[in-house]
Amino acid sequence: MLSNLRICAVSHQTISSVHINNICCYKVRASLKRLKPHVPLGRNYSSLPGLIGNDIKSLHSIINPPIAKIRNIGIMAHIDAGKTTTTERILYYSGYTRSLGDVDDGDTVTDFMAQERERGITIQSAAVTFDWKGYRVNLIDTPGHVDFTLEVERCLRVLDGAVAIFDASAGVEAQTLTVWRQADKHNIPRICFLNKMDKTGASFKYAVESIREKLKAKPLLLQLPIGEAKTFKGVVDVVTKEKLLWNSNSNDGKDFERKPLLEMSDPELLKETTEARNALIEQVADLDDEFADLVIEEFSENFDLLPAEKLQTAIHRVTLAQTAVPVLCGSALKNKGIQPLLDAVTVYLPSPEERNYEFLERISRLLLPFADQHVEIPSLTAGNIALTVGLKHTATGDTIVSSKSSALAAARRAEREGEKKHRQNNEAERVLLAGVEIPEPVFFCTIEPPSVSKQPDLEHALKCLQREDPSLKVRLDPDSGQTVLCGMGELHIEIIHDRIKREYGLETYLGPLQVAYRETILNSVRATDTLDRTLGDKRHLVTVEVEARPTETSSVTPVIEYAESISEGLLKVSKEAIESGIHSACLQGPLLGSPVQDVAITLYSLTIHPGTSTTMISACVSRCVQKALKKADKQVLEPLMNLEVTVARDYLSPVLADLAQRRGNIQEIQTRQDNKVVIGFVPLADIMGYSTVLRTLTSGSATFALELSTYQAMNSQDQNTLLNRRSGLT
Ligand SMILES: Nc1nc2c(ncn2[C@@H]2O[C@H](COP(=O)(O)OP(=O)(O)OP(=O)(O)O)[C@@H](O)[C@H]2O)c(=O)[nH]1
Repeated sequence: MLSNLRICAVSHQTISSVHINNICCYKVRASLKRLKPHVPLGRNYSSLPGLIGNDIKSLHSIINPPIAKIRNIGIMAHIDAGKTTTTERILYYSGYTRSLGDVDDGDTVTDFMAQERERGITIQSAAVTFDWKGYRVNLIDTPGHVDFTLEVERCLRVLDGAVAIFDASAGVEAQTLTVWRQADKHNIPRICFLNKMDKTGASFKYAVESIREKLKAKPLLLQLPIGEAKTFKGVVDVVTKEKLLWNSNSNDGKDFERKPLLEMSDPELLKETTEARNALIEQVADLDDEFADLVIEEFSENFDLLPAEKLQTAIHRVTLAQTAVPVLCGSALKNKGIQPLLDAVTVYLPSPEERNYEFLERISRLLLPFADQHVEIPSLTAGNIALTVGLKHTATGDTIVSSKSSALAAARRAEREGEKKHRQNNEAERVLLAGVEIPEPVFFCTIEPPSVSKQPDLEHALKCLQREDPSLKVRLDPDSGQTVLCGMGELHIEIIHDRIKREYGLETYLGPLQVAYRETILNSVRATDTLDRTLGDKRHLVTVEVEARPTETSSVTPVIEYAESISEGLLKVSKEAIESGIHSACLQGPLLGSPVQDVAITLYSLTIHPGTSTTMISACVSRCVQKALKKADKQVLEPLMNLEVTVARDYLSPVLADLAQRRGNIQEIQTRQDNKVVIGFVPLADIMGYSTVLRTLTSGSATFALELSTYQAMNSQDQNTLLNRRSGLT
């Protein structure tokens, strides 16, 4: 810690800043040993990075750099592409860690949850803040596993740019497509980093082609690799025509050599680079009129004379407009190509002011994130990312504004702008952040506390976890009274279970994992019901007639209609109760107690005895709808998953044979380098526990990605087997 003496030596105002940074130093140092403090702990105060002598203002600039020098970026990719390894290198080269963390050793900064370190995967997005060449970079490392898609989406909303990381031997993989689409939805400018260039089978050309073909993006090749796979040793900067070589004897890749390409020493590479640069200039000129004018007017005779900065500025504009994506390459594991990637983040990705968000928060307590460490800060300027605590009614997906009036002003502006339908770059879209799409849970299981007295603790833990992760759903089984967890996948539920134990100190018991089926009806049916009950001296009497019919909405929210004979006056007093009754009936279908999908309910008649409570109206409507659903021909719907398995050629046959037994429907088998990629559909019920099976079948060499495609009707044989199993007949 900084000594008292030193704190006394600065002015009162500075004490608070210094004090804040001191706490930061202390906390960071105490628990994240490899992290260098924001303000070093050494005796020489004038040597603090970012501080010039004892300049008080510079402390402020450490916390609040100018907005043009801020980059809020995310890292996104398919599972195992190397996000965490790349982040570790970034933190090391930017000077914020003292040694290189390794996912395989379980000591990375951003994978700080115990489960992440144990499993070597990223689950929660970790935020880290560091400086690079005078820029403040707030970086979020997002999970690649499909169970945690929501986590990725909620980060994307606050980002101004993203680095998409690819495994250069695999190119675009299933989850990359998902996150790419999410980034499209939130209009996030991107740069691509082709990682693992050192890996056997790495191919720059193949990966670039897959970006072009699968992501339908226009790659701008800003670098060319020098060597590939085992021979990979550096990159050529196409913009500046320089070669960047990493010393093979260096342990950490910190030092590398940057030299202009010369005709004498590298004639071939120079020729190749000049061609790539000319192609790049033409490509950018096609996408950016301002740059096209410059090239035509001043440099059409000789592209070599075009200064690198002019080209960089144009690439920045094109990246911001998202008409193309810069592509770089390297190997995070072998410490090559990370420093130029950081340069590219500062040069090509936008600052927050270029992204035009208009809200800023005003919250009493602000914290700067540093993975699992938080540093309290007094204030923050526009465009930074920070944490706040104690928000009781805010959940993931909400947009917070500083006052009611600014919310109203934004809504009015959104409305006005909404009217100008054909205007491009709709202001409304920029003002209001898009909401997050919460995926439907496909698995559920019961969860029980160790004793009844711990039930309130379990409820509290689940409430907190749900606010953090809306893709986790919790409900009460009305028949058994048990708490039911609904999640995105086996791993998701397992992690929640683990977190309840570690973070809330509760040892809970999970029931068997079950697939979340749905039900539907196949024909229209009518039903009537009467509820007649006297409570105390009050008679509650309701008679209802409803029709249930199938629709094609693909939704579990029923369509509700009213026959003309139902009077408006009656609806005015009872509509809410009627609809709540219909909704609750459709949540529990007659076959399996699963939600009923694709159904419309029409209320044909309703008579209510005066004095009947709304609860009784609701109960009668619900019972009547259930009666109708029961009478109809019914069908179970099961989740059908998109499956992509990447497997070495030698193991293709056993994988296909196994999938055939799992009711798998193979659509396509692609060749990706030495691997085969099997693409198809498979019912979720048949793919449970697949990771273990696949590992055994392929000696651990295959990977797979699963994503919900749709709910499909089960054939009658499978349906009967399922129903018999559920009713304990088999
Ligand atoms: N050969 C090679 N392997 C790499 C490289 N970068 C990462 N890896 C390895 O790839 C595996 C996955 O790396 P991670 O950094 O955990 O990947 P991730 O994308 O963060 O994974 P998730 O967090 O699970 O999505 C680890 O075994 C790394 O050692 C690289 O540049 N070359």
